[in-house]
Amino acid sequence: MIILARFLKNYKLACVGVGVFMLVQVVAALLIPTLVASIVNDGIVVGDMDHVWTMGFAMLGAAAVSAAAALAATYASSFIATGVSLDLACALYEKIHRLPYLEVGRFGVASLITRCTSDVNQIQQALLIFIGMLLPVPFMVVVGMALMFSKDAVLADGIVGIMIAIIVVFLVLSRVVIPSFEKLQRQLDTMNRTVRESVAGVRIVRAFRRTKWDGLRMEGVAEDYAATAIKTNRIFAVAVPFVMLLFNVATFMILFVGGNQVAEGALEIGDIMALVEYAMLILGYLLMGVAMLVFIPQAQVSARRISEVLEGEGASSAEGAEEAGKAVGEGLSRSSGIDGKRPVSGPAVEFKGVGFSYEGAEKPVLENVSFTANLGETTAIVGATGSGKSTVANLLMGFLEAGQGDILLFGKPLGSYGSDDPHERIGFVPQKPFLFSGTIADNLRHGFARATVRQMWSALSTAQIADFVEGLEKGLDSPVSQGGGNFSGGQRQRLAIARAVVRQPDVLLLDDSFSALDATTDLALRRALKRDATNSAKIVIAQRVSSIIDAERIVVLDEGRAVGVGTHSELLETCPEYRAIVQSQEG
Ligand SMILES: Nc1ncnc2c1ncn2[C@@H]1O[C@H](COP(=O)(O)OP(=O)(O)OP(=O)(O)O)[C@@H](O)[C@H]1O
Repeated sequence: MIILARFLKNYKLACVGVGVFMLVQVVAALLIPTLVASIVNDGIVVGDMDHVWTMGFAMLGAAAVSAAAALAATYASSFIATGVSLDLACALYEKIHRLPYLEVGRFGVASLITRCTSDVNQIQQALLIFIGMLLPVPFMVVVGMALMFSKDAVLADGIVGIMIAIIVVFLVLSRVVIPSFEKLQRQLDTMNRTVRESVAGVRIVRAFRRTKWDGLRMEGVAEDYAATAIKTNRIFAVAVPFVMLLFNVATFMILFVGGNQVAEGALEIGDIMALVEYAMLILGYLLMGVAMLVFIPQAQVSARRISEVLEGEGASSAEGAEEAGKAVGEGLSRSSGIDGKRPVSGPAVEFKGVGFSYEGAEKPVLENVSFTANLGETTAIVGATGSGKSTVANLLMGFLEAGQGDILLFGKPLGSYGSDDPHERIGFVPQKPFLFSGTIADNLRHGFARATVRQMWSALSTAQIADFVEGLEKGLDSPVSQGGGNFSGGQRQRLAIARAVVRQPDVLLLDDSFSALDATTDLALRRALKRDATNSAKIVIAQRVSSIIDAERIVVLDEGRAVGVGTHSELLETCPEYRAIVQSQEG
């Protein structure tokens, strides 16, 4: 909940406004029964119609003031609740973009989505409840009880007793309900993950005729959620009538005890009416308040889940926003480089004795890996599946942090770049080429925000996909569906390559990006990259030797170790592991 205080700081004035409006609303609402008592006691009973009229108009005024104050308080509370939840959602969104690669895996995508949506929504609802229904309770109880005590101390004591009973009921209730709410939120995560998997893996499910299994799995998850929700609601089903009974006991007590006092002449008839109204207002507000109190722990759970992300590892949200804005707005360094000068030759990337282990893994994924990728050259990384090739790419991209050794980008350790984002100099094509929904042009602009149409066509041409895009009815404005699902694997790979090429990066990092291409396209693409990305250092991770045969330098990875570095012909002579790979692909 501390996290909320941080975000509420921006709404100080609105918070003060809400407090003032609430107080006015409560005082005006409590004035009405006082005026009613006066109408009855000093008007109707003694036949003074002038007093009845005067007090009647005063009642109207009090009702109008109470309504206006309630309206203003609701407006201000909605402003605060929606504002804070928007700020929270933005901060979460920015932070998720800065989260270390492994942290994203630790939270899980489904859980991060629930935290950005359902949890933020819980906070919004809780703020509305807190401001609208809990905040007026102390005002109402203090002012209302003062008025009650001024009329009849015995009856006021009785109402205090009923108030205590209501609070005790809800305190007991919350002990049972809070764990249920925590469970519900966890089950929502599971449901989210299951739906995601079901939808994403729909083709696999159909292909393996597992529709029934998938349906049963979904049903199981939904049933678990429903069972917890029903159990929670059952508790409320018992508690609410019990509290209503206490409510009616209060009315009975005032009418019975108050009636006797009227008969004895100790109380006036109008005072009974006022006392009943006060009691109903006080208990009504209290009931509403404590009933809503049980929803606050649910928000506490959500606040904790949000804090885990916001206060976890990674750059702060503000820093993140700044970085993200800079990268998108400025369209990346392109030909200027971080220092304003663009080198044309020499080492771009250096791995010096780099080692890395995934958390909990028995042995390191990379051990003492050293190689250099020069500008204007192609450096290839080959190796069997699982040999650590993508880990090299993830380390260079800063998604993972090396355990041992140094990774230098243009002579500077990656870690020392600070706010000079090293990503600005690298054009990355991931192993799974992810495209965003929008248009082809939108996706290319993810690579370089200010890319001109000519630059986009040029990048598409380098990536060997210009002819295909030209053939589409809307060309660059052709739609791309979520994840690029309306394109083939090879088309997605080439569009992802074009997105990286369009920024004319100093380092072009291609992680197994030719795997879905036929041999002719593979060759044409390699030639085009050599021609169009002349000055870049091209780092090509590949399984197929044919894709890297003409690289200036080939690094052979075997179980995380660089067992050979050289050209194709050199490695054929000196590196048995490389020879084995080549032979396996020839055969
Ligand atoms: N997030 C992770 N957590 C734990 N271990 C991982 C993780 N990612 C990869 N690994 C392990 O690290 C090793 C190297 O993985 P990596 O993806 O770098 O291999 P690769 O050479 O790129 O494989 P491929 O050619 O199949 O893509 C594998 O044994 C893999 O199981």
